[in-house]
Amino acid sequence: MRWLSDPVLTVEHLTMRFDGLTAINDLSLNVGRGDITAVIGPNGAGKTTVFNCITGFYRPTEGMLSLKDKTGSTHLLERLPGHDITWKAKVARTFQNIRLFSGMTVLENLLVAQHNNLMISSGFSILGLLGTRGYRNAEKQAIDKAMLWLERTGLTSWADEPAGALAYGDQRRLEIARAMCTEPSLLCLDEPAAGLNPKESSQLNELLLAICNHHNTSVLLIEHDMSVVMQISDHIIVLDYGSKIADGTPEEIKNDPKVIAAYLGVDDEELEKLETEAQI
Ligand SMILES: Nc1ncnc2c1ncn2[C@@H]1O[C@H](COP(=O)(O)OP(=O)(O)OP(=O)(O)O)[C@@H](O)[C@H]1O
Repeated sequence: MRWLSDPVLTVEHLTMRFDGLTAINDLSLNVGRGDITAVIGPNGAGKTTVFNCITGFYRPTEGMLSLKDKTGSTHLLERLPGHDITWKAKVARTFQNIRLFSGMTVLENLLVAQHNNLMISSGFSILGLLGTRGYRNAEKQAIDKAMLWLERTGLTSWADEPAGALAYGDQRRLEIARAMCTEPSLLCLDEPAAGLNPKESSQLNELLLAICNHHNTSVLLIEHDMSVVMQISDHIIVLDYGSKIADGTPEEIKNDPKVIAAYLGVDDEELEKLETEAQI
């Protein structure tokens, strides 16, 4: 259980309030290094809000989120501006709705993701951009990395096509390739399997397993597709009404009466019955 012995992300007592509404209530969780961790729960449970707090889109009302990166440095995410969460803490994300630069080519989308590294190599100067060796090397490295991720995602033949011309499932994989070009410690994916057909869904599973096993990146995903969640997750966290109601391996979660009750929307009496049945 790497989420206990070697967490890449530790969330402690996270609370997020919007005016009168408490979307997340005193939530604590760990994400294991090298694990695929799924956050599941009924609609409105607070999953996206947790992602938004981790990735700097929301500033939490209370709580601490610490990320230990690949070099062993710890970053307190709730104190960092959003761009430092990406560039210093190395947290990357994708969104529920695809957000690519649809008019740019597939390759350009992957190069834009590495813009910061290229600017650093240019010394932030026109002369640097025009041709120092350092900049040319950085540019070559950026193209090599982009080509590597095009290959890993099966998109090499689409490199020069506009991103907007790709089929939906290919655009989803391109988003992941783009995020991976930033070499994240933690990759947060918001419903990556939404709208995919079974073949695309199984390609996605393979891609996510390869990312964890070969690229030193931990994956945190929100997903409604239980076939994806149960097949590839090492660890599942279940939210309901902004609180954690269960946390464990897929096997543990599958048989947890509180989880079944949250999904079925049963009342307390029915929950007691489910708990008794689970103990038999
Ligand atoms: N910016 C916001 N302002 C006000 N309320 C918000 C905001 N963002 C989220 N909420 C509320 O917080 C609660 C949790 O929403 P959230 O989107 O995190 O749930 P979710 O589990 O991701 O749901 P879904 O599975 O439907 O995407 C909801 O009641 C939602 O209306």
